[in-house]
Amino acid sequence: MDISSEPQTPDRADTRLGAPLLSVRDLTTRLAVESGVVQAVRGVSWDIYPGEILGIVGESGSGKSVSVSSLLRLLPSPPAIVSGSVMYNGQDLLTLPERRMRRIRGQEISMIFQDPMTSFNPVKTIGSQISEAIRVHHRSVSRRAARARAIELLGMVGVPSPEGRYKQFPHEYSGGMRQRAMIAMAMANQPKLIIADEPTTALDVTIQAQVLEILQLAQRETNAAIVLITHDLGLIAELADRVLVMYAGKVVESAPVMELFRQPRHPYTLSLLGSLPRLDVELDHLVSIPGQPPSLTNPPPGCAFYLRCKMSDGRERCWQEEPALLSIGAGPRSAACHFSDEMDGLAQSVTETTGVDVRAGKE
Ligand SMILES: Nc1ncnc2c1ncn2[C@@H]1O[C@H](COP(=O)(O)OP(=O)(O)OP(=O)(O)O)[C@@H](O)[C@H]1O
Repeated sequence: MDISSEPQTPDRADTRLGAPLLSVRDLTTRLAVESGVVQAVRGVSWDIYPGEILGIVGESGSGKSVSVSSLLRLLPSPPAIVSGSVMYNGQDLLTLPERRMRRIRGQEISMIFQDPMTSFNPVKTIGSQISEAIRVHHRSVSRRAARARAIELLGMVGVPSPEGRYKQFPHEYSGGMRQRAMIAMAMANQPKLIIADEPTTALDVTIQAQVLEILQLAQRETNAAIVLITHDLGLIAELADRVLVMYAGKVVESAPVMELFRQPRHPYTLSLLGSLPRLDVELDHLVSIPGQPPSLTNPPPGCAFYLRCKMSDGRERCWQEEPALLSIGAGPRSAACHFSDEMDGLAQSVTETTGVDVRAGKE
């Protein structure tokens, strides 16, 4: 069986939230490399609703960045081969002519990357790049009005003396200030969706908190939905409404944030929660999950987490049969584990061994 082509069940629609803003179905991305074909994203399905913050979490290499780059068609083809559908406003972004796609990127869907140094053009001033981003999508806006709006946006995200800073180049900004300017640019056209890929990873801890506040402000100002990609479960707990956990190119669990922290339903999520640093103990590193994710050039036939899973322990079904992402209970929750109903006791033991109360989610 070609496991990569097996469709996964999307989340059950949360009817309180109305129609989804964006619907990703069976998104699959293969990347041709010298050693073979990397199945970076293996049939992922999810929805995001207007104004919602959806966290996507998972270890390095789990397919978080490739999936959002695929849906925005930012990957060169070849080597990337993308299939599935990404419905937005009644149209499939994967088949839209490039000209129309360019209009959507930056105007309706904007991105914030980990390192804004690579997103800003180093030879143009920050201000002129924000003004340009406005004028590209709104030709009727005069240069003067775009400049005034750019200065207003820089002020809004907490760049001091925005008029003077408008004229500065990216290298004249500190990392935190550049990230603020990136958020200002992402807000410029009142997008419906902002995709933030590890927006604070490159920053030191105190600056991270400030940038997060700015991201929340951007969300309030624009009422945009946000896809927040991160390794950091603490960040997810603070900001997200709902979470997708990715492992080896697939979604293995999806849940409202409180429920995920209170009662994880996939052993991988539980391990991630167990590797949260304890707040009361000084740790100079994150405790990592023992073992490695499987090779994505040749993924295993059964559960991709099998070899690292404390629950699988010789169970044949785990290495023979790949678990589908299935709905759990009545709410908008799903998990891809044959034994997810055995998770209750394990969550308790993580609390006991790590001191991290995985049941104490955001209220
Ligand atoms: N340009 C590329 N060529 C070949 N393989 C790639 C390329 N980009 C990503 N990959 C592979 O695709 C898989 C998914 O990578 P991706 O960057 O999406 O992971 P991620 O979860 O975003 O990780 P990180 O948190 O480190 O950014 C990984 O196995 C990665 O090695």
